[in-house]
Amino acid sequence: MGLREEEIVACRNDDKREEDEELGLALAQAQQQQQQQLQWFAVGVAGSPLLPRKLVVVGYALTSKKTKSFLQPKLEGLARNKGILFVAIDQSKPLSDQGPFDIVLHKLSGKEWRRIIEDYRQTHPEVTVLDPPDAIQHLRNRQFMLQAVADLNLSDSYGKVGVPRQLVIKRDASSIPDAVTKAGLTLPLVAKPLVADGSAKSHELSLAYDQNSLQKLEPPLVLQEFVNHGGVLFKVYIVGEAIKVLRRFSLPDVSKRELSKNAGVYRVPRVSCAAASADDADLDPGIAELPPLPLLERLAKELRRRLGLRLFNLDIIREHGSCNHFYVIDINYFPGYGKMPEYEHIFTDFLLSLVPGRYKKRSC
Ligand SMILES: Nc1ncnc2c1ncn2[C@@H]1O[C@H](COP(=O)(O)OP(=O)(O)OP(=O)(O)O)[C@@H](O)[C@H]1O
Ligand SMILES: O=P(O)(O)O[C@H]1[C@H](OP(=O)(O)O)[C@@H](OP(=O)(O)O)[C@@H](O)[C@@H](O)[C@@H]1OP(=O)(O)O
Ligand SMILES: [Mg+2]
Ligand SMILES: [Mg+2]
Repeated sequence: MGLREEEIVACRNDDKREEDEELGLALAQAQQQQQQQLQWFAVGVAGSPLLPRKLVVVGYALTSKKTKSFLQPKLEGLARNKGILFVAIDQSKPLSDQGPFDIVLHKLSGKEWRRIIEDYRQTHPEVTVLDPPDAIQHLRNRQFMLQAVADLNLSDSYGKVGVPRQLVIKRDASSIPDAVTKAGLTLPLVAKPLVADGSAKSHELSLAYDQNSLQKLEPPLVLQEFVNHGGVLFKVYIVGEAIKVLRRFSLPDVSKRELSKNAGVYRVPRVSCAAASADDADLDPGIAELPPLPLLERLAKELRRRLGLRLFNLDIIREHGSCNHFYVIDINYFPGYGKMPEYEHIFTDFLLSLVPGRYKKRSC
């Protein structure tokens, strides 16, 4: 390890005999060493000598909120130890002038960013861009978001996975009651903004209890049948091949009696923001038991392929009283991984898996 600049200065104060020229030389050497460490660092592999290994450079383009929640010190620290360096992408400069990157992580909205990142993907096939902008865009419209799950029609001995019945209303709120009757949807209905672009508005959901109140809703939106699920939701986080499931509190069931008593439209509080883990609560096992892992593994594997994404999560609910009949109600690109215990291990392993063959024998 080379001396750091302050250490060299400290040496100078301690030992007055040191010549200024010598100090300058040492400083230059230390700086050169530091620069080299940016490219290569040595790692000890059990039972083998230290091998030089090239750093994996990950460029990231994230909002400041996301940077704070994702790039926590524990992730950066572990990444550094594993030879991964996170570098912020400067959006005011051309992407090609930055890096070179091995991997680019991004979650930004807007047409211009989509164009930039797609261009970069085309011109830099050697870089893994997580994930393709078109695949991310697909999730930003609730009309199409769950289509892959519906097409999959997954059902095996572990359970069944579907999506709630839904209807898209593009305009004209006065037509909603008729459209709902025609489609045969059952009340209550969850009204979700059609576009899920990450804006606060795109997370403003309401619950409509009666036919008449449906006219109060503001299109464009998706109307989804509300599925009673005992107030517990499963967040299934996917990072490449890895899966982690967390239990969260969700909306309580709506009984037939309540439905007939409480006509109106009610705002739904945001579950992700509350982030109330239901892990330690004393819950009915029929409600709280995690979905069977083999079922989730099959679902995740298929969705990775069908959606063309490696970083996403699924909100899954179990129909109350059913025997493992699940519904996927939401899919989010690059969700809040910071809430996932051990995410730093899962994420760094995933990043390393994208750049195989990084161990190299020293040639001299
Ligand atoms: N069809 C449904 N049946 C029952 N509950 C639902 C349904 N759809 C949504 N919910 C409830 O409303 C919450 C918010 O819905 P959804 O996850 O679709 O919104 P979102 O704004 O995309 O959420 P996120 O913050 O996870 O992106 C869910 O977590 C769940 O508690
Ligand atoms: O910020 P949080 O940690 O709550 O993460 C949420 C994330 O916000 P962020 O991407 O701005 O961080 C949301 O993204 P947008 O839909 O708003 O784009 C969405 O993915 C939520 O589902 C995530 O919550 P989770 O599903 O993990 O509970
Ligand atoms: Mg959700
Ligand atoms: Mg969502």
